[in-house]
Amino acid sequence: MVKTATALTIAGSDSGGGAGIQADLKTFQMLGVYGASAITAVTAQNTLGVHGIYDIPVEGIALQIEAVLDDIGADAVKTGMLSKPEVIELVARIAEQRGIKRLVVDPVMVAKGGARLLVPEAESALRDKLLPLAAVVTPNAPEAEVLTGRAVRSREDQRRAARRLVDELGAGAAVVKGGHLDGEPVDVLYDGRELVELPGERYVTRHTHGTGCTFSAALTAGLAKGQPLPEAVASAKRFVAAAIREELGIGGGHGPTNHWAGARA
Ligand SMILES: Nc1ncnc2c1ncn2[C@@H]1O[C@H](COP(=O)(O)OP(=O)(O)O)[C@@H](O)[C@H]1O
Ligand SMILES: Cc1ncc(COP(=O)(O)OP(=O)(O)O)c(N)n1
Repeated sequence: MVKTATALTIAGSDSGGGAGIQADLKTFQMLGVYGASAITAVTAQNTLGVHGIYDIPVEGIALQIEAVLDDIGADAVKTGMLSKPEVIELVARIAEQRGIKRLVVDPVMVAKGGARLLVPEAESALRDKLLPLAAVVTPNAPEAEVLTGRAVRSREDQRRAARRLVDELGAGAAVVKGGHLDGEPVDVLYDGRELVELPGERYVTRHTHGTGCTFSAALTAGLAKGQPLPEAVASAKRFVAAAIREELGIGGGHGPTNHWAGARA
């Protein structure tokens, strides 16, 4: 029997299916990785925005994570929407106790429509408790600004933020994504030794809901399959680019990306 790679996502549910747990599981599946999940919050969400957020009790989140790890295991783990400090502390505690090495932290803070998915009081917990345990952290430009306390408006700012996230804040590696900056969406990877820039073409589309979740899930899938970090990051970039390029046209607002197209890339 061939061993199937497994991945666990600890994140929020998006009823619209474009971001959060749903985007993560679709991406894992498309990349041949068995996906399991621990839901931190249920959002009532569609392509037009977030209409409600219902947090899962911390004990319920802990039980989900333990249930998955005790039986199925996880070759890699990723985090998405963690909502509040207690959830971040829980995930950090379990990651430490279990010695989780391939931990991808997508520091989700705000949804495209502006809804907060992480309370501001949780930002320091994310930076101080979870970041040092991350094999790789994947902020967009505004998230990198919050975590580093410095403006991220240019390629040079992306490079500086990536270095700070690793050298000063303790992440194993960082990918500072360029989707929110003007021009080509270049992502900057720093692994503590070298800076690598991943170029990309910008597609003009409103269907970009869940791009960050999809990118970090593809990266997690690559690590779960044993790919070295630079290769997993490059594959994730190809996956999300294709998923944005071949839009599905679903919903009246920011529609989901196309995970089938991602897999074909
Ligand atoms: N319009 C676009 N065209 C092509 N790639 C994009 C576009 N927008 C974002 N990306 C890519 O999608 C991924 C997610 O980026 P970003 O939008 O910065 O993150 P987030 O979804 O977390 O806000 C990155 O690899 C980024 O370069
Ligand atoms: C439940 C949930 N989790 C995360 C997000 C944000 O996802 P992201 O990939 O950053 O995409 P956008 O919100 O920017 O489209 C979410 N919306 N919901």
